[in-house]
Amino acid sequence: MLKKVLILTDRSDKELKKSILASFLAQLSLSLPVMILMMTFMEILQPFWGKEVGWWKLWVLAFSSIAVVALVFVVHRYEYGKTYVTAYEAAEEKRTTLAEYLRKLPLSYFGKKDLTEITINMMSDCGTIEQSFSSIIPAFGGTMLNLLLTCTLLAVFEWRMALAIFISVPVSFGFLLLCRKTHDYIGKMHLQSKLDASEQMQEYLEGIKVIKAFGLGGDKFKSLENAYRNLMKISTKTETVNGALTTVSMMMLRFGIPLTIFAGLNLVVSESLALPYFLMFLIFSSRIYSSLSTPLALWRDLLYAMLSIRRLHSVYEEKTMGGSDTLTLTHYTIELDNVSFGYQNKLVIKDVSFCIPQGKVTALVGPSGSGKSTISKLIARFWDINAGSIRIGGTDIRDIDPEHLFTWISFVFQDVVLFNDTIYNNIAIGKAGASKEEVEEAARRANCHEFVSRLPDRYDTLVGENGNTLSGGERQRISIARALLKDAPIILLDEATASLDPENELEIQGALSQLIKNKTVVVIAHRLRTIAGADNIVVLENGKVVQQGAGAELLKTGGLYARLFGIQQDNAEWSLES
Ligand SMILES: Nc1ncnc2c1ncn2[C@@H]1O[C@H](COP(=O)(O)OP(=O)(O)OP(=O)(O)O)[C@@H](O)[C@H]1O
Repeated sequence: MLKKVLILTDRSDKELKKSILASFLAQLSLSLPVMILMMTFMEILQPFWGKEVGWWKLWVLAFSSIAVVALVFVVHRYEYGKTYVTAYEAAEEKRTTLAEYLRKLPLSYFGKKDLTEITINMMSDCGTIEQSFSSIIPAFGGTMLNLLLTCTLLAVFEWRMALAIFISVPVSFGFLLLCRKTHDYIGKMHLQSKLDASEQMQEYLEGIKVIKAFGLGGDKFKSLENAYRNLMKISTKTETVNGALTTVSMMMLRFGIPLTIFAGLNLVVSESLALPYFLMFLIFSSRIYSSLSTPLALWRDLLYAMLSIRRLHSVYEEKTMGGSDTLTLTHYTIELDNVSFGYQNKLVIKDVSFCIPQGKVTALVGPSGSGKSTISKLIARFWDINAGSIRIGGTDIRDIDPEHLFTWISFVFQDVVLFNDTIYNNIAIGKAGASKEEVEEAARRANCHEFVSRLPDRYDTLVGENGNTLSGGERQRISIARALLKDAPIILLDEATASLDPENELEIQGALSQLIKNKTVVVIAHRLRTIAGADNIVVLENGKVVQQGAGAELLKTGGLYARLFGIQQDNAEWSLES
């Protein structure tokens, strides 16, 4: 049951049950001093039954109390270790399995959710799991088990008194169960407002350059302030509502006290219960009610934690991209057959068919927004297409696991992604287990070695977050070095030289020529002279192929390619005038 509700693995389920047991034992151990106290009390009251006080018994009880203190310490130490270790292990397990799952999701998922939400899922929701596994669930479960035991023992002794004490328990919990929808509603609102505030903060920090440049400090700060004010209001509301519901349920619970007194007095008067036992029941009932306050207060934390857990697991409703990770290919010709694809509901690639022969350079050209980058990403299976098929070496790429597919593809984008690591490690990503010589050789061929040698820590220089300590051209050259090192049979170049100055571009083009030798290449470049020598040029307009052929041929036949070429020739004459 726990496993299903909390969506646990077999291991976490087992560990959580052990934590609950540890908490149960810890609480049970706390009953021992009360029992010793009760026994002492009964012994002192012996003259009431006309018997003598057994002093030797009192001595035994006094020594037992020392042993009980030691036992309480040992059991609590065990409980502490068990619950916290389980909590941190469960959170670590959730975080890593989630990160792995996210890696296998299609990119469309990241289009629907923003990074802040995913980060919150990973950190905050997993943090809630930590907290619920360490403090909420074991304490709740342990207390409930303890109460069940106490109730059974009391019922065996005097069922009418046990009934009087415990009858208010299902009433107060029943009330909380009835209010579950209110708890969930307000809890969801609270989680959403926390998410909104975090998103506002993220946007504020990410856009700080634009905010400064355009003097948006006032407006943007106001939205941030509003998000935090809203969070404050909803937090207050959440506490007020939850506090009120818990208080009402506690009042219902405490209604058991007068009921116990009333039932007890009746039994004493009718001589069904001796007065000392009645007093003993009264002491027990006050202890039971104070320990029941804990699960009542924990109930709302438990419901809140369940909301977080459910939000975390909503990620798993998204299907990962399947495919074999053992397939081999005999050639690398890429065929697009009647391919259609849309982001959400907007169709951007419409019934496109063309072939990218192995060992040849195929260029994709067309106006901005015509779908060039989308096609290159579809070949790398960043998304699955809506209709048609894309085949590499005759195999539909939907039959190939995306990570396996990527072993045959090197992608060089205009927007380079570098990790906050050393230059060496950023290049070495290209090939697992690459030697130092191989990394440096790739850097030399990509024209990186010279600028890296000038850095104080050379290849050990940290590049900062997304390489922000490097220029655009330097970042691009590192990404080309990575691709050179990977030496994949298929190369996708999306505006790979766009951020380079003319001098660098010339050198990089030399390196790219080496990179693409005998490879199946798809190249996207706005500067048409860059792709003039391509074996085949596919011209796209509004998501459709409108022309294809060699550059010279397309210039002769006229049409969109010749028009774009003409515009670029005219633009070459353009200069900034005041
Ligand atoms: N992640 C996305 N979500 C929604 N729409 C997108 C996304 N990426 C691109 N688009 C839309 O798809 C269409 C094709 O975009 P794509 O980037 O493939 O064009 P492109 O020809 O490469 O453009 P450019 O030359 O400007 O880079 C555009 O209308 C664009 O707005």
